[in-house]
Amino acid sequence: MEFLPLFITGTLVAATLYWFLFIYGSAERQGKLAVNLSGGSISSEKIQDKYKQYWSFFRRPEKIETAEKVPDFVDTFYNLVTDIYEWGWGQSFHFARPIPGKSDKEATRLHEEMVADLVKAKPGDRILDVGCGVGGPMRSIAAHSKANVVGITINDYQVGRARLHNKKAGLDALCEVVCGNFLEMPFSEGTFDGAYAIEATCHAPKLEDVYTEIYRVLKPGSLFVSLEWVSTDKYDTANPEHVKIIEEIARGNALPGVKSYDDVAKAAKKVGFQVLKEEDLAKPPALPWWGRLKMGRLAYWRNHILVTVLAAFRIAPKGTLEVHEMLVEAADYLTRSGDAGIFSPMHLIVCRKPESSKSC
Ligand SMILES: C=C(CC[C@@H](C)[C@H]1CC[C@H]2C3=CC[C@H]4[C@H](C)[C@@H](O)CC[C@]4(C)[C@H]3CC[C@]12C)C(C)C
Ligand SMILES: C[S@@+](CC[C@H](N)C(=O)[O-])C[C@H]1O[C@@H](n2cnc3c(N)ncnc32)[C@H](O)[C@@H]1O
Repeated sequence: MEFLPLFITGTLVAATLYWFLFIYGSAERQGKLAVNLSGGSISSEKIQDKYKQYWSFFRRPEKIETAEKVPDFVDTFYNLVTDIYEWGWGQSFHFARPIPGKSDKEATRLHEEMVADLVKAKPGDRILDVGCGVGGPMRSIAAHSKANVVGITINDYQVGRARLHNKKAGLDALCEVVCGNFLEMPFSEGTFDGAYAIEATCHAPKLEDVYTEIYRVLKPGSLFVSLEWVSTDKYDTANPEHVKIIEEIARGNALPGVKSYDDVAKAAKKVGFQVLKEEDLAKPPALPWWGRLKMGRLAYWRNHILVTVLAAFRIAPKGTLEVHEMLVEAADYLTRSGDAGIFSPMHLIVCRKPESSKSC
């Protein structure tokens, strides 16, 4: 009795679960599946502890006596979030200005191609990607310009993911990935024809330090393009709500403090760059970069339920749920910063290393 309705309901539930777990992949519909979420290079049983260490360290990142520990904690952060980012966002770990009539994926690719054009990457060039993540931008830029791109990331789990994606995309002849600290790069002086950083140098305790390294490895006359995370001129340090939003952005994204928009050119000039262009790409008439986060709210709750179920069955390692919760919060503070106009993740700077490095 009542067998048919029961059978249909059961089949529907099973099919939905199967779709959720095995078919619903990343935003780019490839790569990560929910059942494969891991803690990067951290073993499953240590994820929860590592997350707690990360969280207490970044409570007051700017107060720490020494900035030396920052790269290690940034590395831990990316072990914790890389799979979730790939699964829920795609292979490019940055924002892009929405373009009417284009998908998020297309807008992201065009944003990356804009960087390739600004750095004037051309076939045969050797271009540096500072903080390359799992290589989404590197692949777009290599495919668009036919330049050789060398990416550096502090996180060895990302190195493995990036190499795998490069091979799958048939771009491994043009794209190389190195594990290392961008504050002490394992490259010789004057060996790159150009360099770019997409939403990555915000992890450096001092912008001058990473810019100094980039300046060192560039050939004289070559260009450096960066998209920086900054607080804008609307940020009011006397407004507690503003301060809270900016502090929480730092905490949920492994930043040793958020730089101000006017720190960027100052730091570039200080290390010897000529600043050719500076513009906040988030300013109107650009459509809100945080729109994708807002639209995704429903998806985050669906993802959260899925992660809860996977963690309960120990398919996702213990601690994954806390990390996901942190990201839900991070998305909320980023959205609030966008609505308030106090923060931009795409403050563009285009610099040149002078032909002769004589200082004036
Ligand atoms: C440049 C950086 C990263 C920027 C963005 C790529 C990420 C910032 C916040 C991230 C996310 C927030 C919510 C997650 C959601 C809860 C989950 O279900 C799926 C993944 C998210 C959408 C995730 C994706 C990446 C971000 C948008 C920083 C670190 C300097
Ligand atoms: C938000 S991700 C952006 C990745 C990539 N640019 C993209 O847009 O997809 C920031 C990247 O910077 C890297 N990073 C942060 N601090 C670093 C450091 N000290 N040395 C090298 N890489 C670093 C992280 O490992 C990560 O790959």
